Amino acid sequence: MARHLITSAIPYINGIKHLGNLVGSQLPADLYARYLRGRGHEVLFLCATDEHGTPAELAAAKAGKPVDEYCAEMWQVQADLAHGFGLSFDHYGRSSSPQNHKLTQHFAGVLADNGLIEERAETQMYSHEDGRFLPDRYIEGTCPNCGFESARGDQCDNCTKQLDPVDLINPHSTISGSTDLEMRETKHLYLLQSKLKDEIEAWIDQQEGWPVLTTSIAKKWLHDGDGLQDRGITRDLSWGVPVKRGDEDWPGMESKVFYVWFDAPIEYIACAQEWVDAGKGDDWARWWRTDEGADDVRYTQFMGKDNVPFHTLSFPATLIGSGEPWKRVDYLKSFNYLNYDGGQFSTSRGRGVFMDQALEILPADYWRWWLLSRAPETSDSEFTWQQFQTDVNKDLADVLGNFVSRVTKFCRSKFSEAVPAGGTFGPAEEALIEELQTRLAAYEKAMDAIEVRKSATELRAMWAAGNEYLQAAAPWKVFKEDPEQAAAQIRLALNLIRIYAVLSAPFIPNASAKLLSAMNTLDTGWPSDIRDAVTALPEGHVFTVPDNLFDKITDEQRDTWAERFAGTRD
Ligand SMILES: Nc1ncnc2c1ncn2[C@@H]1O[C@H](COP(=O)(O)OP(=O)(O)OP(=O)(O)O)[C@@H](O)[C@H]1O
Ligand SMILES: [Zn+2]
Repeated sequence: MARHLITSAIPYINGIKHLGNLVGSQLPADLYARYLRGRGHEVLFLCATDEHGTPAELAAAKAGKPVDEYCAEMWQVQADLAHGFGLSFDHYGRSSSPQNHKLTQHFAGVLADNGLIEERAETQMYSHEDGRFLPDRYIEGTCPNCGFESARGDQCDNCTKQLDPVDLINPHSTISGSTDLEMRETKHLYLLQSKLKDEIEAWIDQQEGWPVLTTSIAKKWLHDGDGLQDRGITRDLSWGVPVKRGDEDWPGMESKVFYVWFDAPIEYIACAQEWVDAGKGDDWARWWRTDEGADDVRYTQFMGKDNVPFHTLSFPATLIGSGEPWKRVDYLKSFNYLNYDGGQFSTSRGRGVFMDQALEILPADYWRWWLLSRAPETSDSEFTWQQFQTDVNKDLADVLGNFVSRVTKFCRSKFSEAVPAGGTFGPAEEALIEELQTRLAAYEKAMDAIEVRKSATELRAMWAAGNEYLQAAAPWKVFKEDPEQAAAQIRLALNLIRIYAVLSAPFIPNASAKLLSAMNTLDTGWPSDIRDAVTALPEGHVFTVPDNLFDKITDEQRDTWAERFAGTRD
């Protein structure tokens, strides 16, 4: 069995994530991790909070807390919400960890030794009113590339171009709003990405079958204008990884920290070290060092489109430039954006539904199913309450939930709470087994290719096939004439419940666990051979009728929620 390393883009610390963030990174990563574990592969699934940089400082100031305290608290909040959504990380780390400090300083040291870091004197925005230099997000202005008016100092959210604060047109301070800014001289470190351009491009060209979204964004920043640009990797902040050259001080850089986008992806590696240091694993190097076994690892990353440049260009520049045998990503799954009811999700404006609110109103599986089955894969997609209600009621309540309820209740009332004996499978059962076998192959193919929506479609089709069989077989009628035949039909259907539980676990892990427990089985074996799998629960096997799996969303609930989440949260 292969070994799979999976990382999700690490969520930023400055607030609770919205459903767009969730479906653009952590949730599909969890889907894939659960699927691979279900197929018997060894998986290391890592995520962490991304804690450094200006927005963390701004958020802490707003909350009236020291930034380290603020981050520690928000880490706990995010970890609890991740748990609530069933995100099955092997470790949820922190980019502010001592491991990441050390590793980031290590990379800076070797990159400098390899002639890939340069000290440059530059002019930077100084705000008189604020009495400080203004790094990236402390400045907003108009994007020189696309004209977007609220581009940040480090990146334009509209066109994804990586920016430097001095590039902005009509800049102003986001602390005071002041436009009384002056360019002053200061020194910063630059990563000479331009020197690595050919090597990075050759590496990207080797990749097969990456999503077009991924390669097109990478190619764009490799070739647009003068090509891949060198990047400033230090900032004038106090919160972050202090600039050091390995273990050594870096003269002239005493009051600076590394830029958050330099240290954040390094946390993917540091997180594996944290996982070991937390006593959950015993060897991080076999996942990350190709000289220590990581050549056998398949590494998959998940992220929204705005994160693609950093993962296809900047982080690879760090790894390639180090000249050390670090594992690089094998497949980079990127997502478009999920929009909210006619506009964008926005953390800063509090627009949309946030993870804590979602769990207040419905259990995780409702959200997981909807978000994944409508994931913004080939284009942006949109959350509306109407669509959410329609899909949840149809797929989860009418199809899967109804099947389980009818089968188990019928069996209890006509036979007992045990798999009934008697009868044999006929042509209808054979046809269903064959159909499920074909659909299972399609499901596995889509999951292996991380085609999230397609996987959901195939899974839904398997649920529907069971429902249609039941409807046509009509054991409640057959029972009157031929109870033995009805027993065979129900025996098949009860076994389907276990099969559905196993196959659906990556999407709806809580419902899956509930079904397995009702079916009174620990057998989570992947039903590769449907014909075998439909007899896994033998005649006489005792079960219980589960509570209603999914409640339908009423029109009243839909309208109440639509209204409640129409504005912005404070
Ligand atoms: N609307 C969206 N739909 C899908 N993915 C998104 C969306 N917004 C952000 N993402 C992705 O969510 C992941 C986590 O984002 P992060 O915590 O860094 O917040 P962010 O990018 O600052 O978003 P926001 O500004 O909306 O909070 C990233 O991979 C990002 O690309
Ligand atoms: Zn732009």
